[in-house]
Amino acid sequence: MVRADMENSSTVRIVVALALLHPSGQVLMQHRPRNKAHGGLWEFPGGKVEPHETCESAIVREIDEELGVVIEAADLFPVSFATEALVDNGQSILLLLYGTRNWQGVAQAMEAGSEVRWTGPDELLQLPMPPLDVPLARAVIPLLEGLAKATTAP
Ligand SMILES: Nc1nc2c([nH]c(=O)n2[C@@H]2O[C@H](COP(=O)(O)OP(=O)(O)OP(=O)(O)O)[C@@H](O)[C@H]2O)c(=O)[nH]1
Repeated sequence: MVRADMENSSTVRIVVALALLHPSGQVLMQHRPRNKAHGGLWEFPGGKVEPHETCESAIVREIDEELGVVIEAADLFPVSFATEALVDNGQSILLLLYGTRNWQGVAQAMEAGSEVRWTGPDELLQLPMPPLDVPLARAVIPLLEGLAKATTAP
């Protein structure tokens, strides 16, 4: 039986992540440092929304910190979301994936032990990634295919 106090103790941790979409039809993926949760896996750059932040201001901050590039909140659009229950502590993660086609600067891995790579639609699902990211990656593939088609169209 689920007790009311247990139900009330559950919390949802919001994580925001970004599909940075290159006009050639590639998305930037980030390799997580091995000493962190999901270390060694590929994921969309981003992180936790801190208290008093909006989701949009959190993703703008995280992308500056992690990739050294500037994005505008007004350019962001929703791509998909995924949820995961963390059974050990009663918490769950709500991962919101945004997309943008616009940024300023050259994206690079700013964190020690991290790396980034531009990835096309054929390679994306080959990368080892956290379980939450698999449905999100599937939602990104048609966007990449659409961009690649637009680039090669006469
Ligand atoms: N950024 C990001 N986190 C993800 C993805 N998929 C996924 O399961 N997560 C998980 O969501 C959580 C986000 O935490 P984080 O460590 O990136 O956040 P942060 O940068 O704000 O935290 P920090 O201060 O510990 O570095 C991690 O447990 C991470 O493994 C994803 O695509 N992007």
